[in-house]
Order: sequence, then structure tokens, then C-alpha cells
Amino acid sequence: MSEVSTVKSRASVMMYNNEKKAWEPAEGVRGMSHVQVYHHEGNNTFRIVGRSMTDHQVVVINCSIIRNMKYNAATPTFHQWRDQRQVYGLNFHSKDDAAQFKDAVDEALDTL
Ligand SMILES: CC(=O)N[C@@H](Cc1ccccc1Cl)C(=O)N1CCC[C@]12C=C[C@@H]1CC[C@@H](C(=O)N3CC[C@@H]4C=C[C@H]5CC[C@H](C(=O)O)N5C(=O)[C@H]43)N1C2=O
Repeated sequence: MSEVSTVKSRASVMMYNNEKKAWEPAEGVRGMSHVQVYHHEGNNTFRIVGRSMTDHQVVVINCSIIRNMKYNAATPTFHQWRDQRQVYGLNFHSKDDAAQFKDAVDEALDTL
């Protein structure tokens, strides 16, 4: 059973550097990425995957959407969430990109 992409938005993927207390672009990528929510229908799992727009081979982010995860829309174009290791941020290209992505994440959280 393969995975189905439920949304594709444009965002720059950021990680919060706890030491520096600052957001930094994700490893190895400058600028925009395509961020997607993938649904593995077989075991009903979801993950957020980002690929650099300049080089689709570069996976910028790949993290699970876990049950009861808090996905925070800090602003209409900046959303963030955390796991035990780090805090992730998505700086979207537009409010529409952000809204569509949040809908897909909310849908995933509703079915987990
Ligand atoms: C309790 C908690 O973890 N709170 C988190 C947010 C959050 C809430 C609920 C669920 C998950 C998360 Cl990650 C939180 O407040 N965090 C996570 C690390 C950084 C931060 C803690 C403090 C600072 C205060 C300002 C805010 C922040 O970082 N913001 C607000 C939105 C703004 C939008 C864009 C990014 C891009 C660069 C700019 C900046 O850092 O200059 N910036 C920010 O300043 C962002 N902050 C945060 O987002």
C-alpha cells in the first residue's frame, strides 16, 4: 500500500535553534520547498515531507504527525509544531498555501 499525498504547499522549512533562540532554515536548503502531507492508508499513519523546490531529491523535512500533536498557526503564514527533539516551523508562500496545509494536518489529526 503506497502513500497518498493529501496536500502540496509552498513554504520555507525552518527549525528552531534552542541554543541560539532563533529560527534557522532547515539543513541544506535555502528558499522554498514543497511541503506535503502523506497518508499511508494501510496503517493509517501520516507524515509531513518537504522537498527542496530547486532539487526535489533533497528531503528537507520528514516527520510523523502523531496523535494529539499540537499544530500551531502562529500567524496566517507561519505554522509550527514540536516533537521531542525539535521545533519545526513552516513559513508559507501565501495564506492560501498555509490554510490548505493546515486543513490537511487537521484532517490527519482528526483520523488518528
Ligand atoms: C509552548 C510552545 O512550545 N510554544 C511554541 C509555539 C508552539 C505552540 C503550541 C504548539 C507547538 C508550538 Cl511549537 C513557541 O512559542 N515557540 C517555539 C520555539 C520558538 C517559540 C518561542 C518563543 C518565540 C516568541 C515568538 C515566537 C516566534 O518565534 N514567532 C512567532 C511567529 C513568528 C513568525 C515567523 C518566524 C520567522 C522568523 C521570525 C523570527 O524568529 O525573527 N519568526 C518568529 O519570530 C515567529 N516564538 C516561538 O514560536
